[in-house]
Amino acid sequence: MPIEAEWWDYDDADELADAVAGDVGFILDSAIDARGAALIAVPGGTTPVAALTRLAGQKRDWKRVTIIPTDDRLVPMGDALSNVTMIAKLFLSKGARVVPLTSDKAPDYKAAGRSADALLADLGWPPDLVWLGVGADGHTASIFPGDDFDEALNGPRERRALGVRPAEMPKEAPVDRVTLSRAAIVSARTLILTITGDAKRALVERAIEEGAASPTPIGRVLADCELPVDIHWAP
Ligand SMILES: O=C1O[C@H](COP(=O)(O)O)[C@@H](O)[C@H](O)[C@H]1O
Repeated sequence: MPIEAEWWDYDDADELADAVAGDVGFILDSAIDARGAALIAVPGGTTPVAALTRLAGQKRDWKRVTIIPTDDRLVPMGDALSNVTMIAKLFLSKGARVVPLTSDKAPDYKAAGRSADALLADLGWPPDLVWLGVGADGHTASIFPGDDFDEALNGPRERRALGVRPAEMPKEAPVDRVTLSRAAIVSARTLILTITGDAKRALVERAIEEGAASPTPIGRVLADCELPVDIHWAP
């Protein structure tokens, strides 16, 4: 089945951030209207920070909103690499519930993944939105080539999270990870991607062409997606 993707191109990162914050705000408000609560998964790293900051500035009953990271780096809370720390700084003061995928009690990355999976079992699934980023190496959430790649892509459909050790550690955050599984990602009611720069655009366009045969995590995830995906891009 071909991947159904719609590209939204912006002049710059500010314009992208405004548009994405508007779209995500609409998804939150629609979910609250329909079900009284909203659950969204948002990416970490640097690309989403401007849009998340604008989103946090919007007025709504944030107590009805639960936010999880799509993935996290196994570092202590408060560390500059911690995705949940960035999200918590923006949304906890608004009243949203921010659920971390990491736990400093887990003895290793596999155990961290199991404990995240158990935690997510208590949330009202599916998420109203999974918002993904893409790394320069083609990883998405924290799905990376390596010993855990097959489990992340093809593990039991009810497994929502797992621990990952990238075969090649990304230089910007060379640590073990916890990530949503492909099954958890594609179960979302809405899926969006935000990327910047020509190199990531070319990478995602190639991954879409390759489809299920793509060697990249982003290609493999999109290939399993039954919903159309909105891809927001700025230079
Ligand atoms: O390590 C990660 O990287 C990706 C991409 O981040 P970016 O800084 O290049 O935008 C991100 O989507 C993921 O959540 C994060 O843990």
